[in-house]
Amino acid sequence: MTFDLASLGWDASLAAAYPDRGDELRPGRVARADRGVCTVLCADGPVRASLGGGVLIAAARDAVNLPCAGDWTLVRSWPDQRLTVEAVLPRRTAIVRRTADKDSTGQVLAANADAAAVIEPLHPEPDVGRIERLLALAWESGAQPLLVLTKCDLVADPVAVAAQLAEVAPGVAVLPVSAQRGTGLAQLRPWVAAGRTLALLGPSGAGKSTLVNALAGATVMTTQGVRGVDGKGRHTTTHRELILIPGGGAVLDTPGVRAVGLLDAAAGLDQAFADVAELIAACRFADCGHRGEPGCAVRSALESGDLAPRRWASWQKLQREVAFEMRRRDARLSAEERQRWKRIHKEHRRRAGPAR
Ligand SMILES: Nc1nc2c(ncn2[C@@H]2O[C@H](COP(=O)(O)OP(=O)(O)OP(=O)(O)O)[C@@H](O)[C@H]2O)c(=O)[nH]1
Ligand SMILES: [Zn+2]
Repeated sequence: MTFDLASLGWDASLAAAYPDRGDELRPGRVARADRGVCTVLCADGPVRASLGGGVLIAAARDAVNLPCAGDWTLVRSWPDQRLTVEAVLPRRTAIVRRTADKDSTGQVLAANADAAAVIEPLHPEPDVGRIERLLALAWESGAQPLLVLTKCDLVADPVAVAAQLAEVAPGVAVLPVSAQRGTGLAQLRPWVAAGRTLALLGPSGAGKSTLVNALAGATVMTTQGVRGVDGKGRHTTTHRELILIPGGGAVLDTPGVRAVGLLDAAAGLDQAFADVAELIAACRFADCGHRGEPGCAVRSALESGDLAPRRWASWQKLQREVAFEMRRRDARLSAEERQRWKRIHKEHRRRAGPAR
């Protein structure tokens, strides 16, 4: 099996920056990253490669440097047949969530997606707070955010629900789909055209695998329903994967994440809440606390009903979360810096000669 790297998104600027040096160091895109081993799609087929020294050093410094699904990498072939990922090329976009660790570190869920679709089922009741949070993450990634409402065959008036939800997704295309009936899929097609990559971001059970299968026109992902049948119970997708769309580009499926923590997503948050950000900018005082100051645009929008109290509360919550994470990260960075200086001073004293 060979791969047309161009349909996977390898373009002229990447080719110019990283010319193919034959077998010695070849480009490839990560389809799946496991602990220390990646499946990389190279022009002449998929390979399993372990991590090279440089990549390991970068990853020890910060886990976000670990290769992840969607990354473009350079793979080296060694004389003894070993294959290693020697470099992770700079990401054009990255969906980064906060890990469960105490210190504010990030985990890349998907790299180099052109569009990031937030996947939310219309049934059961869509979770507006989750949509807002995931949209902030999608905006922050640098990819074009989309809101895909799945299972629209299960509600009476999907168009009306979509119109309601569009209010919490300013500037974002809202696409109701039913993978089961095949409706709405045409609107997603341009995002998986050759050379393009669509990332899916949503909770487990939202219908991501079913959607991927519908887009691919084949069963390329195991869905919950199918797994239920073979008696293994309600297992879910735990790995991320880059799935090729025949005749088109690719889909990046992220694991069904129950809770996605935001990291330093201040810019993404402002874009996801462009309506709120605009009001805040219109307050008379630049440092308005929106607690009854004269000329507060937020207060008057809340009073007139232009801004829903739920949305304002949601923005405040996410804002606090991001501010907290940024403070924590800054504290960690300055602690690291202090440690570094301690080491330098110690080394300096040691070199300055014996103290006796
Ligand atoms: N009625 C209806 N059911 C759907 C549709 N899409 C998915 N489902 C069902 O929803 C359930 C979950 O779908 P999956 O595709 O496995 O969900 P997922 O998001 O991939 O879940 P994880 O693998 O856990 O990440 C399955 O039972 C599907 O049959 C749809 O368009 N309509
Ligand atoms: Zn104000």
